[in-house]
Amino acid sequence: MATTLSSGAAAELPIRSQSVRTRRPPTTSRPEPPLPRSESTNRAEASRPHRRSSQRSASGATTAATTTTTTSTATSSRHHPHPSQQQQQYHHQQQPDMSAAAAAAAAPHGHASAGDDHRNGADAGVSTHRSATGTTKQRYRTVIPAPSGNYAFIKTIGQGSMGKVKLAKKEGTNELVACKIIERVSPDDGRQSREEREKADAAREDRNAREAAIVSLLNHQYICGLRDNLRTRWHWYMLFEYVNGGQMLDYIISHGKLKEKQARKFARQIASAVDYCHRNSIVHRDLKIENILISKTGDIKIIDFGLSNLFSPEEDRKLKTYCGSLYFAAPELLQARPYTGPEVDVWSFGVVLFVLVCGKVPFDDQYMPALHQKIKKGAVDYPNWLSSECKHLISRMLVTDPKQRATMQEVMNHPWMLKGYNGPPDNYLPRREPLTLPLDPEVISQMTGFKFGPPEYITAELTKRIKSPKYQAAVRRLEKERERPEPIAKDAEKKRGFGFDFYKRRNSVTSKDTLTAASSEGLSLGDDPLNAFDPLISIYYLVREKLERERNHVYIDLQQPSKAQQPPPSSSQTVMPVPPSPVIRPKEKHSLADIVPPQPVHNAEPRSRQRTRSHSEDQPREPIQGGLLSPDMVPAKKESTAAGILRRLSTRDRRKEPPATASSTDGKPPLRGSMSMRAKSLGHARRESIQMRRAKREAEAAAAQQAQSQTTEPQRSYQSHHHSVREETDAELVDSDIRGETSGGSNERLEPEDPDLVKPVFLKGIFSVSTTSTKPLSEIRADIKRVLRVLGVEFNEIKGGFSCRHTPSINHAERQPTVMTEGGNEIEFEILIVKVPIVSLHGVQFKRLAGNTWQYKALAEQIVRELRL
Ligand SMILES: Nc1ncnc2c1ncn2[C@@H]1O[C@H](COP(=O)(O)OP(=O)(O)OP(=O)(O)O)[C@@H](O)[C@H]1O
Repeated sequence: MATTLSSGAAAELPIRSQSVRTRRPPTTSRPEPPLPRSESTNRAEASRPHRRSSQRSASGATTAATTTTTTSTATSSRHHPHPSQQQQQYHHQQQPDMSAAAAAAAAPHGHASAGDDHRNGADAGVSTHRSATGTTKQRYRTVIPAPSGNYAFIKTIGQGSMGKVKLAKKEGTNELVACKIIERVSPDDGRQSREEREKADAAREDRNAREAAIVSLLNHQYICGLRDNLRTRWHWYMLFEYVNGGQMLDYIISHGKLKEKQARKFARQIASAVDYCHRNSIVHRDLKIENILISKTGDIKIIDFGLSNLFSPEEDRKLKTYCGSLYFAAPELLQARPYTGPEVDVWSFGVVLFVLVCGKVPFDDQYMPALHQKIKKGAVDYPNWLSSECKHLISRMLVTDPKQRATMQEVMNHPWMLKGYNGPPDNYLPRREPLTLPLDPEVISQMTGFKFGPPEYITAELTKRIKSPKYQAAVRRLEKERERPEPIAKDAEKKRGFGFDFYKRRNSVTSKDTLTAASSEGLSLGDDPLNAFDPLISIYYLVREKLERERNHVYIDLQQPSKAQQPPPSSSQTVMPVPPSPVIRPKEKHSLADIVPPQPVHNAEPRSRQRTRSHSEDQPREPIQGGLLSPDMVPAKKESTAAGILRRLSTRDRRKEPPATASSTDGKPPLRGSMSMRAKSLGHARRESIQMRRAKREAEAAAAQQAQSQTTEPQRSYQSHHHSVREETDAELVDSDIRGETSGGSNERLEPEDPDLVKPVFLKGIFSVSTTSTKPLSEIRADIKRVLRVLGVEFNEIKGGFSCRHTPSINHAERQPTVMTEGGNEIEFEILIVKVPIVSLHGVQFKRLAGNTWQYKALAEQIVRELRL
């Protein structure tokens, strides 16, 4: 829920740990009327508004001529006049946060209960159906007729405060999407007057439209992309690329805290995505560990732009909506101070980074006011095993005074971020030129969803900005910089915020002037005609780039191994980023990335492969403190490659195994126990040999990568694709080798495996295997059931695991309502048993579906501890 300050009163964030935003009040089942094609929108269609004017849908219904974007509420209201839409008019004000502020003012305080969400989720799927006898029946909607095709729901994969997220499959293909279902209209539950409801709905509609507009424009490999978008009378259906590697949170539960090297890889990707947003005048405002998913290639994807907004560098256009998740919220938000935008993301990013490297949040307290105080104070206890550079970076991000807080430039150029890389992360911003007149009317017509106003108004406003002395002066500065000889130009780029001389800054850290300049020097807000100069200008660029992509049928391969995982060839590349090398392919083939499971890809960085692992920063010097995670969960020395994972699993096995005097070697027929030991030894020998082969391949890969660094960008992308294919072939080979040799030798192998009881996991999926075991599947299942019963967790057996539900008990006598107890107590999650084919182990994987993140984390960790696999 978004909240605003009421006339100067000190606003406190509502007590809850979920994102603070409007949440639907309870609903009753509502039949969904037949879907009007006129409200269907998609990116492809949106790019061809003129041709669409008289198209006919398959059913023969005329497609509305003027519904061109995901968010043209004015148009769609003609078909389904919603009370809130009747009030909607174009807002000509320049304050970009106006709609959000209105939302805040109107937002109902309080979350619906988990039970409400279930009802809503069901309602979200309701449709009417005319039977053969002509009577109208109500039934759950199972198919979403999106403009790009019909998508059938498979199952619920997530639940946030805004509604359910369901996995859906495009009919006739294997393309999977994550469908976010958001209600548009609050039911009358008697708690609000009609006016209040309508006001809240209008505000929520603005936010949903803005989310859809923003995610449809962003094009970045570490941001979850919108595939399609459909608005019906009652719901928004946002179809996102399905990110199937799990949540970062589950990854942390699986691995405990991450080693700094692994955390750095993720942090660089987060920085890349966040900087890209900021340079496009977009602030996320809800960065938190739950909003970071991991793709099958092991890269991050940022989700949930539901609280994002445009920001402006102008002092008088600061944002005033105080939203986000409490644990991750910047102190100025708790104090209800107006803010520009990027600085609140830097704080949240600092909290995320702390969670990555420490496995817990930096500010925590069961008692809400105490938690507020801790955040406002910003005092962080850093574990002594954290490297001093990492500590320094986090401490620069968690500075309570936003003016003193590090900018994204400082973050990206911090020595901790650069370690092992040749430069700061690339933000993948396409190369841009300053805007000139005349403006493209097609671009203007697509600048919807932000309540900028009608096209004529947008044109007039943009023209005014482009002609303004400030913009023209910024353009002249840019031209001069570009004309200068390279070293001077680079220096100027630095001043413009592309580069950041961390050491210079650190050296001058005693200088008051430099310190107070920190926040503004990063983005050079308002000085750079190409970056975050003005929201209107940024959106013009984004829409123009989107139209170009659609026209040329060029897409970034969202699944391709990321270039930013590898150290950039030179820092100069980052000084003026070039567009990512696109994979050119016909539009309809875009979905193939989803059909074909992504190939295992090496994440290793060429430099670290070539050198000996000499520095010890990634190894904790002592066991985890604080007891949140069991020491077992701290991975042993970990490499980022599959080989590293294999080695780790193997090491763990060795530790568990008895000395090599086992009966497996004495020639006697093994008893049950010794048989299993023999199987383990065999598995060991096999794994050792796999490791050697892997190590050899790694060496080859390192050599190949060295050669690759001299190739051109398209070549590199081609080769990396090839490299992935080779990796999978190898993996398959190894797998069949194991099968051949161990068949009959392991009781684990002899056990018939019901495919419904276990889910195979691709190599990259090992990432989220929390615990692996050589125990037979039946034993693991029995163990899980035992532990769940002991802990009082309700469960159902489902395909591949267990669906679980738990309501943690709270001692109300002891304390006040806490973060943990807000917004409903119930936790829903799945425990999946996965099969790790190559090493022939089983792994247990957790997946949160609903409920409080930290309660879930604590419970999952307790289950893992009790399982002792
Ligand atoms: N593209 C995706 N692929 C896979 N899972 C997804 C995807 N998008 C969302 N999810 C799942 O659904 C959950 C809720 O999604 P999302 O955060 O967008 O909803 P929300 O209502 O905005 O949540 P919140 O209340 O936390 O802000 C996520 O935590 C994640 O588990």
